[in-house]
Amino acid sequence: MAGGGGYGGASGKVDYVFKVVLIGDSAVGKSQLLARFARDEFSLDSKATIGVEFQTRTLTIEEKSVKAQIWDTAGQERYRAVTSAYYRGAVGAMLVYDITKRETFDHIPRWLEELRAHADKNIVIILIGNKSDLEDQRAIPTEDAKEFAEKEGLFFLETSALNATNVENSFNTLMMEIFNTVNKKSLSSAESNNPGSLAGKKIVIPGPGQEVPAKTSTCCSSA
Ligand SMILES: Nc1nc2c(ncn2[C@@H]2O[C@H](COP(=O)(O)OP(=O)(O)OP(=O)(O)O)[C@@H](O)[C@H]2O)c(=O)[nH]1
Repeated sequence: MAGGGGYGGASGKVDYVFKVVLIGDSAVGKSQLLARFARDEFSLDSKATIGVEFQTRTLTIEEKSVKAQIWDTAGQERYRAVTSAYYRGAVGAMLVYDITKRETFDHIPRWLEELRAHADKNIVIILIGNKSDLEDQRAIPTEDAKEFAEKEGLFFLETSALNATNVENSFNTLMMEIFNTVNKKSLSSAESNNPGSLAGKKIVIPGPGQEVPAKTSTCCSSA
């Protein structure tokens, strides 16, 4: 199962390093999702990202030490880093919109197009509807996003970086699926110093109260 390695990062041997990119419009909550996952922190007066940042957290999956290296860039075009460099080597992507802002969902096909143009064709993608704590301001019905995700073959979850709902679950879903994909050897760009086959290993299913991703999969676990 995927388990936390502590927010400070585990020391010692790392079996895999998986680069994951966060994309989506400005202010959808990409940086705060990362802060919640990497440090269990949240800030309401988060500044727009300028350039690129990354943070890491080490998880244990099937007794392997797996480092998630999560990259975050600006949603605003003028602050963005060079696109091809950002996507280079990425094995997972979180495509984020804000459930209270219709245009952030309407722009998802554009982000997906950019992702598919620049990233590895086997990159694992999860669609994230963030700010689920703002239910009274919801503009995008869950069903609409779920339908879109199914059509495009993406995993899907709604999260709240503010109250931490589904944040662990989404990163774990992504990491677990990358792990499975890498072990099927269909994802070439992940770093690994021990790519031995783990076929047949047990995959842990989501715990009670956690949504199941739209895409059918053998995936996921919670920390
Ligand atoms: N209510 C609520 N607010 C959130 C949530 N996640 C982020 N925010 C707030 O939304 C604003 C934007 O969050 P960021 O994480 O900076 O957004 P971003 O997508 O990284 O923005 P860029 O860096 O411009 O691309 C901040 O005021 C956050 O505090 C959430 O889950 N719920």
